Amino acid sequence: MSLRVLGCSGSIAAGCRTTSFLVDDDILIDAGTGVGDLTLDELARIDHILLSHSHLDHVLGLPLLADSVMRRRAGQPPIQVHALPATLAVLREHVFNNLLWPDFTRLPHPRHPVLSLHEINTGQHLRLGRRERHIEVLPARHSVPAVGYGVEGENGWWVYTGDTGPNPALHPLLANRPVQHLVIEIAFSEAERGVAADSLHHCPSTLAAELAHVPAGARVHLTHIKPGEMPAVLGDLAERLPGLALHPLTAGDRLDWD
Ligand SMILES: Nc1ncnc2c1ncn2[C@@H]1O[C@@H]2COP(=O)(O)O[C@H]2[C@H]1O
Repeated sequence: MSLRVLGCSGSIAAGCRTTSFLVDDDILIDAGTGVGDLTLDELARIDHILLSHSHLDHVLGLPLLADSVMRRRAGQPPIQVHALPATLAVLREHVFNNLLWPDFTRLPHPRHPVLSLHEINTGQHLRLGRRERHIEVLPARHSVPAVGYGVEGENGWWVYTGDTGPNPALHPLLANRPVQHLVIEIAFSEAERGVAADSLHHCPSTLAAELAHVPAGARVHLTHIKPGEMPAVLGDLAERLPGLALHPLTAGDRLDWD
């Protein structure tokens, strides 16, 4: 199984794309600005989009993607957008409201729209995509309702925490499965631990505590670091976790696992 990192930054700047991961070629996990680096053909192959939460840096690409692929996908089923009920409510009310953006859940035709919205809930197991990937909806603790996702390969899981602060509900779920790749968020350096606590993100001290619950053998990837904060975050982490191999993701990375 292969996964492309389209975006993994906590916000934008030149060279920084916000969160989006492409599983195989037809399942998108989050729809941040990284989506804009896909070709039109690649965009049109996406059949499912899983959103972790409603924040702009994770959904910004969705309304634009819908407009871009509408012609190419004529005659195909709608792209299924899967998210918590609260996330879908935000999309309906604040994005696809014919004010901020046209309602692509009814366009180009109400009976043949380019997008359809589907409720999911924490703990749910899905089978999605041409390869019927097994995907689990994982708990997350953020400033708005949020989830993470796990995708099962033949010999192990890719787990994405979503945006989250300390999240004890995830610990037993990590312990109970072979995790090959853990993509864990960290947004701020230790100097901004107050903002991290207020906005329910990790900073180095909370991440270090969280990593104590990661199963041995999992390769740990860092995501969602705010632009310009990489040196401070990595420096703080090296002090707290000397010798531990942590891999900051970069847009364009490819993770392969079985
Ligand atoms: N209390 C706060 N103080 C400063 N910045 C904040 C605060 N709450 C949220 N933010 C910022 O707003 C951003 C919204 O998206 P994120 O949760 O990724 O990251 C958040 C922070 O960067």
